[in-house]
Amino acid sequence: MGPRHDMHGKFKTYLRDDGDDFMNSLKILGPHQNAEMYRTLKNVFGHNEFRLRQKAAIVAILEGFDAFILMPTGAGKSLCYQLPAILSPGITVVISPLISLIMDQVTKLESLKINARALKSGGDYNAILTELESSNEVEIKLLYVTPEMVSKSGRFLSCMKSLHERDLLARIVIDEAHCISQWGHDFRPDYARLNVFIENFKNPKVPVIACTATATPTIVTDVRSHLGVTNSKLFMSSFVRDNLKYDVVQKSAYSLTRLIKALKEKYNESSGIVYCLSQKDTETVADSFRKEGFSCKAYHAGLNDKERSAVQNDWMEGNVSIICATIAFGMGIDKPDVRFVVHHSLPNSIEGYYQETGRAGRDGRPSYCVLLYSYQDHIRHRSLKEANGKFCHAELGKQHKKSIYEMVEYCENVTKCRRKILVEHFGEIYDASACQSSITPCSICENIVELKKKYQLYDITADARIIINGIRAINNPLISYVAELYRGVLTKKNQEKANKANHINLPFFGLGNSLNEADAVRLLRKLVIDGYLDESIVAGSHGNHYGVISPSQKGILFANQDDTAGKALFGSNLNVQKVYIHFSTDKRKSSAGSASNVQFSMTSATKATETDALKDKYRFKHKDIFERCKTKLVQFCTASST
Ligand SMILES: Nc1ncnc2c1ncn2[C@@H]1O[C@H](COP(=O)(O)OP(=O)(O)OP(=O)(O)O)[C@@H](O)[C@H]1O
Repeated sequence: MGPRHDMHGKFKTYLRDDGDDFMNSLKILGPHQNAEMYRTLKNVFGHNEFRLRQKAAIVAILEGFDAFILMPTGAGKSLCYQLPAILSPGITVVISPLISLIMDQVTKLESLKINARALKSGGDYNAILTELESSNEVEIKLLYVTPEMVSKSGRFLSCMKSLHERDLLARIVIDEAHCISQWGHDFRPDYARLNVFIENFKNPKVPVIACTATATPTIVTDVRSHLGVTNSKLFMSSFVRDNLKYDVVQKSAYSLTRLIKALKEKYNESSGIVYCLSQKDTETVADSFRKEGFSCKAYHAGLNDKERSAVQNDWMEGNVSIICATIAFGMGIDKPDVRFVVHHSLPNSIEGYYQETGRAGRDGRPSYCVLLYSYQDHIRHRSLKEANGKFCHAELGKQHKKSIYEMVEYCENVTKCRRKILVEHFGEIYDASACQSSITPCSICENIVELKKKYQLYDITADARIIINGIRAINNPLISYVAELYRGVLTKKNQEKANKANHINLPFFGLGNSLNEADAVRLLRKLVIDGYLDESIVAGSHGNHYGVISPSQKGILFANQDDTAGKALFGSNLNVQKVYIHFSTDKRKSSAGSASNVQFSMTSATKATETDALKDKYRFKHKDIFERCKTKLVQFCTASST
């Protein structure tokens, strides 16, 4: 296949990738340094060629620029700062989040005969700092340190200042730089203090290199501005992980057992990671895997350091094939042959999910990423965070909620390529046909022909309005109760309640009588995800939590918009946002009891095309661009007709 000429693979964000400016290494570095760069790649690191964007990043770093390296897990970010560290005079300080991660890196570098050290309390801490302070011939090329050490150790800071004064501090690298941003999924307070540390090295300026595998454009901007490197050169490589198959399975009483049996059949002794929400879950899920004959251990914060590293080592060395862990596990894990990553519970953001699934298939071989989904899991997440009032300001709380609902939307989706959703979250444009024709299509693309037959898109705006207005008359209802009212099909208990409260006379009662339960529930969840309904978390009497819905400000405005004038003029009003949803076209029991094709006897839902929905989405999401295009088109049409 020849090169593509469309937008596939490009980044649609306001961020600019600077890679192309630094690809001509011979011209920029000159023949001597260019040859030295390639020699080091081969002779020291043992690689024959650079991976995409590695060379450009290295050239920019060698040229003394600040750099931001945004590449997916396993893409080879470390080389981007390690190779320049070897070729530059002085020492490169690398701030990395975990001692275990640091030790892995140092061991690897030592095996390549590179002089790298880890600065940790005890051990040779004093000896290393004394050596750096006293000698003008610094032999250590890379010094790894945790952010806690940076913010707490006065001795470390004075040593760094001394190196700086003697022109021996080559660069400061911040690994996992997304931890700086409060908007990210992995914010760490010690990371947020790194800007104070960096302030010390502004005159002359020491270049700063930020590396991460998971940052949305907002987070990149936030990290750059926090570190004072807004003009750092940006190097992004594709977020597409071709060899990973993404799947979502509805969680039910038997889904875990079924999944374990399927994994056993397909992967048997292969390595896998199972992410769980709580320590207790890691233990019970590990038990379930063991019952099916897998060797499996739990990993969580309840184990002491020694126990945790023993579990990790057993898994790394293949003595144990599966590790059931909380999300605390995995940062910096470089195990190439992880064949599957299971999420036993909903991750709390797309970034987190992308990073965790990214630990599968680092060797490039096909690997499986499956998420056991239950809508209720997002209530667990929200109740854990919100009940403790963990957010220092309201905006962060909102961001957390938004991230969870993005994840819920990913799982509720029934027709859109999963890989496309993940990749486009990071601003990269992706054509789903690439997933459909790949050897590991996602579970949507794999079944796209059947799904296109199974689901039809509807414009459900009119019903949505009636529902939203109707809910105002109900005190804190559950989604399931409103869905029953909408279908006009009530359980015995709810029938009594609805009769008593006169909910059977609400205008939306029975409007959705031709829908099945799943579609009606999905519609209400969509109204929550899209922000027309608010869902509040309420504590039940047995320590459980559940969500109750009410119209949001946005919902009330939407429900009461008057579009009659627009309709009379144009057939539809361009300024009124619409609600679209896919309903299944399966034959089902109608409320009258006979099987029938989906027929909207009462609702005013109308069939829509994907183009309608897309046009509408962009009309509201990028209003300015849409208006400009419309004006240009009208001008063009007017000009060509005169
Ligand atoms: N140019 C290259 N050619 C071949 N292998 C490479 C190249 N660059 C890096 N690698 C290998 O790729 C693997 C992943 O590299 P690295 O650990 O730097 O990834 P990373 O982007 O830092 O991932 P993470 O986000 O998980 O930390 C390593 O085993 C490394 O040796």
